[in-house]
Amino acid sequence: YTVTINGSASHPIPSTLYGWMWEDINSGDGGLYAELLQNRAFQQVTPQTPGALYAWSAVGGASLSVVDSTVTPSLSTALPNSLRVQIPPKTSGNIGIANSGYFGINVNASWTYKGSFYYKVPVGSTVKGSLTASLASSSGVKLASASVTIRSNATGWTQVQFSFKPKSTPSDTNNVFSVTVDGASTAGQTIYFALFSLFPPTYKNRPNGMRLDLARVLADGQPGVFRFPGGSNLGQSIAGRWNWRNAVGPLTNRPGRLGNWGYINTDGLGLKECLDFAEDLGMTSIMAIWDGYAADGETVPENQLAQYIQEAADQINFVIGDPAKSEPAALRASLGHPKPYPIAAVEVGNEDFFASDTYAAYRWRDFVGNLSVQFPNVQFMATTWIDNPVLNPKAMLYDLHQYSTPTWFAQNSFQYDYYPRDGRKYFAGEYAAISTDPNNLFGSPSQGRMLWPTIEGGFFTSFLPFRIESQVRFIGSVGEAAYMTGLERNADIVFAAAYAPLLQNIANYQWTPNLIGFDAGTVYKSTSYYVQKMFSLNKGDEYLPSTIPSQSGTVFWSVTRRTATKEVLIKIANTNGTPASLTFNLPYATVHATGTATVLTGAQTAGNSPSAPDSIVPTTTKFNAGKTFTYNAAGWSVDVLSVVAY
Ligand SMILES: [NH3+][C@H]1C[C@H](O)[C@@H](O)[C@@H]1CO
Repeated sequence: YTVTINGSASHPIPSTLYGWMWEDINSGDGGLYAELLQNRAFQQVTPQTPGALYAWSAVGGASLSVVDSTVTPSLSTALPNSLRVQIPPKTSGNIGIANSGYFGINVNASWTYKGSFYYKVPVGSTVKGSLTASLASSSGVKLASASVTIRSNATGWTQVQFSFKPKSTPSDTNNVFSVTVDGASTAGQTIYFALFSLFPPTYKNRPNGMRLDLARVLADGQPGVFRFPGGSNLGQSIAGRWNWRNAVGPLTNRPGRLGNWGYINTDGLGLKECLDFAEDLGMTSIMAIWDGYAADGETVPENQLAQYIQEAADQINFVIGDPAKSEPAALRASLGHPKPYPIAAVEVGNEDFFASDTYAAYRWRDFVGNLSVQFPNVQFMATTWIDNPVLNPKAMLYDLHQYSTPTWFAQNSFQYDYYPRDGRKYFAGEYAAISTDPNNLFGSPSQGRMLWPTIEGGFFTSFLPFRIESQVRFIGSVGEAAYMTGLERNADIVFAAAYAPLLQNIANYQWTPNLIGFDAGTVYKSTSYYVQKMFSLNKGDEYLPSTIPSQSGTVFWSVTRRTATKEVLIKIANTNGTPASLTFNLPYATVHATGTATVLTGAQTAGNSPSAPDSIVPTTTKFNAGKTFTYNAAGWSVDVLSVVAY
């Protein structure tokens, strides 16, 4: 291959080109959100049922029941449920409750944990002794504890706050948190509890913040854009929609809701937590508003839409409004952020091509028609197919989702080359090589669905109870890289892009493949994560036209420039097993003799998985550069070359 590079840039590379999309799809509660206790406030459960106690168990024979305000006054309107603990008569030893966390609790002796819970006792209680919060290993080794004296006159909700540092770091995450009392001094008594919480240190020490290791992996990708809070998780039903008012302020104001992915969202990772995280990572936000259509098919009729348009206006005002003029903006200021947050676009719904008739007939029109008057500087993004239907007001931004086969990505890196240059811009808001069966992309693993991204192929059978050797597959980390060279070539109209979904709790997940896996104690970076990181760290700030790759070929490249460092950045995706020799002609008088290559490559069925998390990681090597140089790209490889030239 001979690639001649043009020295004058055709278009800028927007800082927002690469970034993360996040929705709670096995990824917020128990994942990026650092709260360690699952079902911490018994949100959205049915009182007096065993299911209401998920993640909790009795210690020492206590009898437990989740109760609501019909039994005892609630902690708050948003949190109507509490936990009734009845201590058996004539008992002794530790009695109380234990929480198993989100499939484990990561206990680290170098961390100080901060916890809290509420308790109260019935009038006339004669409880004595201490309330002890502790962490213990599954074998019962006590790792940390903190005690307070229980007060028999605490007949109203009383918050206990504590912190502790574990004495040691256990070898695994099978640990439990418990709150116990001394059986002898509380025998036959009843104690109520509500809203437990236990946090490890968080990213940038933000209260109610993000899990350190996951946040750092996301920060390492130097993302420029952050899409939240969905994705499908915007709402399974009208009543269960994502509602910003229920996701800001004190946890006692957050009722939680049944998310789209089959579990209850605490909404502890809420609107301000997302905006603060975006700010911490230098990301501009693409924020979704719920647009009157729920995944269960419920659609708000036009004559009832006003309250939801107002809700969206308030949500936008929370983000960018003037505290002196808007109550939601004043609320933002009161929560510690008087300045507006940066926002790239407000996305109207998610994948609304499922209900594009009402989207076009009135939902897009009424939401954007009203909101664009209130917020003339906000760009609204459509989530239907381009011009199908035609939208009024005209949509200038579209969020396009691409789930397909690895070969599709390699063969469609020219997708945006053919889009009209008419002022409209595109967000490749979700994309991933997801299956090898183009006719059944969302099927099961036995039908071709990928469990884990890999360089080229192979399910991560470590997830499966059986080996499926025959399922050697061509997956797309390299295909995705080929596609991304097209995003850079077309960054004059593609202003942002994100792989999806972002995070996967490997102990309990609803979708595969995902970019980054995790369990209670470890983060697993896929080969697709490394591709995202290699491209994002080397996106440069302007695109240099060069010899166009063959659209039907197997080797793809893009050339950008980082003007501040005078680096030419060449990205190569070799989407088959045959090594490729590329000769580059640079248009600069001075070109350093040596360049740096970051290479991700692996054998046909290699990849990363929890059992082999670092099988394939990027390696950095030097290569001989110069005005003209030849570089050999290994088979199945993504190569990012950097050379200073001017
Ligand atoms: N169904 C996919 C498309 C939707 O927008 C996301 O919630 C899902 C996974 O990323």
